[in-house]
Amino acid sequence: MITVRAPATSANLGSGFDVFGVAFDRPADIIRVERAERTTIDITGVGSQYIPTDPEKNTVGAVVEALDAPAHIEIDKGVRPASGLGSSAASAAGAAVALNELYDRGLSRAELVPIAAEGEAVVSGTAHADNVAPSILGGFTIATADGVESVSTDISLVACLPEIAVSTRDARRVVPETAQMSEVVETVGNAATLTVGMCRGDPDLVGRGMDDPLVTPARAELITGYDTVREAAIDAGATGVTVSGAGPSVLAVCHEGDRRAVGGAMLTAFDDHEVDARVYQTQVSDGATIL
Ligand SMILES: Nc1ncnc2c1ncn2[C@@H]1O[C@H](COP(=O)(O)OP(=O)(O)OP(=O)(O)O)[C@@H](O)[C@H]1O
Ligand SMILES: N[C@@H](CCO)C(=O)O
Repeated sequence: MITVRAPATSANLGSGFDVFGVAFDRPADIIRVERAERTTIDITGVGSQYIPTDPEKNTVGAVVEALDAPAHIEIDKGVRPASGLGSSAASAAGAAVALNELYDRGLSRAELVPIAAEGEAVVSGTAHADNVAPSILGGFTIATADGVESVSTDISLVACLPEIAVSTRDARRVVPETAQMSEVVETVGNAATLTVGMCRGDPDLVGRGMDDPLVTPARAELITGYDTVREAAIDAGATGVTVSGAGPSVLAVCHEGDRRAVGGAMLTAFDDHEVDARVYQTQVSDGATIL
């Protein structure tokens, strides 16, 4: 049996829609795999009642197919589904790393990224790799059609997860199909600024580079209280705030010493809108680990 811990992630970071991602140190999914004649899936943990065990419908099933690695797979969910914290991706990433080891396939971590991304196509219709890349490789990742880059960095994060469900499939329907050139220019500038900030470990630059006029405004409307939560986080010291992945989680970047205040302010702001929420004070961290 092989056991892997695959962390939650946040994709997009505002200006890097479908490209940027970061790994968290927690929460995480634990994936256990054992060789079997045919694939079966058991799921426990947070939100497990909402996740299909049919391999055709679970993200890990597509990974089994791609690696030709039938197995009995136990998924202990630490990352709530439909959270914007890469829940579906954590399972797919963990399964890719675990099955590669179990069947001795010899693929590199970077080679496992497009394989795990096949799992994302099962749930959202698109094989976007911006959550599976950081969950497998760790750090800040840039996933494009040509490959994936990963940078280790020391950036503090606060993710606030409200008791609202937003599915990636639904949130992709509100993404505009066209953009003004001025918005594209602004987004490219911000994405470049954010990348430099990650490479320098500079939370001010990362925060400045998170603004995005293209996708985030439409997504924010799916999250009750988003504008108030964003403002409260900035007032408490966040250097940048955006929708985490497809939402509903809200991601803030800040200096390490401000995490507690930022998290508290976000919780209070959601509470003002009568929305229960929980907060993860975290930082950009390592990817999947074989236990
Ligand atoms: N192994 C799995 N873990 C979690 N969700 C899964 C899994 N397999 C299938 N699903 C389905 O995927 C959906 C959740 O994925 P979705 O992409 O909407 O949320 P998320 O992964 O938390 O968000 P995001 O990608 O925005 O960070 C649910 O409908 C769930 O039933
Ligand atoms: N890039 C994806 C991440 C969520 O899975 C999106 O925003 O739709």
